[in-house]
Amino acid sequence: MTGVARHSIPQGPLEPTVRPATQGMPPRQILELHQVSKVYGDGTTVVAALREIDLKVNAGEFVAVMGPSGSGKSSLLALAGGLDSTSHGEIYVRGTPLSALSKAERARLRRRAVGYVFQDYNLIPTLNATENVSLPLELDGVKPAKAQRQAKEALRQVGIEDLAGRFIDELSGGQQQRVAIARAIVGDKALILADEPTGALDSVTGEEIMAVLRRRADAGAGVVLVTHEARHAGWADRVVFLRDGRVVDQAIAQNDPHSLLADPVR
Ligand SMILES: Nc1ncnc2c1ncn2[C@@H]1O[C@H](COP(=O)(O)OP(=O)(O)OP(=O)(O)O)[C@@H](O)[C@H]1O
Repeated sequence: MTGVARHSIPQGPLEPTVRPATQGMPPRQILELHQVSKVYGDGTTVVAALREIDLKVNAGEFVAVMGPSGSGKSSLLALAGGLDSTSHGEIYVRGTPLSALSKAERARLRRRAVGYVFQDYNLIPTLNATENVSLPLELDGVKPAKAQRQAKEALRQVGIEDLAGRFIDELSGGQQQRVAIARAIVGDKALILADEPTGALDSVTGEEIMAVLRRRADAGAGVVLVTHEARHAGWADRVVFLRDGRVVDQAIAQNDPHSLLADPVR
């Protein structure tokens, strides 16, 4: 049996489910980008990474962002998560304009409301898997015992609860990626931002992670997934296509991973 199979995720149904929490209620907006532009550098080195982006994500909505390399996908996610500042335009998280927050207030909002899966995981090597997942909760005042319980539940959801006590350098790349995903989903975050969260995973585990994100959206979170994989975008409600920093197309996904035959902008 392979390591992947050993740590495979306890399954609920893999099929997307109906969203009971938000049905029949007016949509609650979790994220809004209003005319957002991002320019890096200056003078001759200037790069316009995002140009006048408008995007809204409601509670319970799963949005996939696709586009060629360099089209601005990671920049969009970093701005949405308050990790970087816009050059123009405004970003609202649960109605709060990020530009109105101090650095400390932004950090607090991120800890409380936003789960972020970084491309390079961003885990702390001196902590074990559980501690990496529970740390943001503890920093936010959750009692250690409760934070660790929640962390273990998040690790269970991504299929690696048996690795809870391992340090990061004792884990494979795929296992580290699952710890990073557990940290993003722990504590019922209102907004989950995931930047290519399955790159180190085999295709079966990748689909299982999509099912975890789908369930978070079905439970009421707003989910934004950056992906190159059309089959992963098939788990989303909506697919936004970027090219050269602009939204060039949007499509309603069929909630069928096989319905998007190819990435049309690649
Ligand atoms: N910190 C930075 N400084 C300067 N330029 C940057 C920086 N971050 C991104 N860029 C540039 O901004 C543009 C958009 O980059 P971004 O990483 O957002 O694209 P992407 O669609 O996520 O690409 P990929 O799929 O390769 O990850 C690219 O031209 C990139 O080189």
